[in-house]
Amino acid sequence: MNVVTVNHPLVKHKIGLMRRGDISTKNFRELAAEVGSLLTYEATSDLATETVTIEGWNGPVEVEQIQGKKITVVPILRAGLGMMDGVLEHLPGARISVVGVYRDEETLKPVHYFQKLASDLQERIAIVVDPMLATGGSMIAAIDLLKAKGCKDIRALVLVAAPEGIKALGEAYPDVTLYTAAVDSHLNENGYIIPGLGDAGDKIFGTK
Ligand SMILES: O=P(O)(O)OC[C@H]1O[C@H](OP(=O)(O)OP(=O)(O)O)[C@H](O)[C@@H]1O
Ligand SMILES: O=c1cc[nH]c(=O)[nH]1
Ligand SMILES: [Mg+2]
Repeated sequence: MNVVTVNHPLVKHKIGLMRRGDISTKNFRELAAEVGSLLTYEATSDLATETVTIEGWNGPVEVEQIQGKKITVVPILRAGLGMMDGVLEHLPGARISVVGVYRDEETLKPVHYFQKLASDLQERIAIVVDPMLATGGSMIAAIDLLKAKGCKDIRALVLVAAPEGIKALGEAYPDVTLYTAAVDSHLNENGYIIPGLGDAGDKIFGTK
């Protein structure tokens, strides 16, 4: 699997801010969207463009536009919603495919509870967003659904990835590209990423 760690100074700085133990809900939420925006910039850097002629201020002019534009953004509920505003800044017309998956606290296995997917997934690029790739189970469960609908170009965007999750996702779906702001050390005995961000869903939604 292709793993792109986005090492831009803005990304590193913002992830550093997110690691503060005393961060407020407001700041965590804002930063999740901002890093989501920066990851999207990177994850769309290979989109094909085509040259078209438009009517400019001084007559016809050749400009480039993105070819096709068939994209679906796939937030994994809940925490993936926290990155959505940033992702949609760059892809305002993208279709949204919502997938609900939570991780069982005891078994750490993903539990799928909701899906509402865009049409024509076999023709769309899917950008799956979730702040945390821990064991990888939730991301794999979401991609299982997209693959079952024939989706061929899948990009996963996460804020923090654990080596364990990268390995699992790469074994399940070697053709997926993972964009992450950080690759952390390991998972603890409760399946939390160390040093990580803590429980991203709770921090974004202000729950505990
Ligand atoms: O890689 P995994 O081991 O599957 O863990 C990562 C998942 O855990 C978190 O969701 P959580 O289950 O806390 O649900 P929430 O977003 O509703 O809080 C996170 O947002 C990922 O979806
Ligand atoms: O570290 C982790 C692991 C799973 N889910 C989270 O929100 N954080
Ligand atoms: Mg959570």
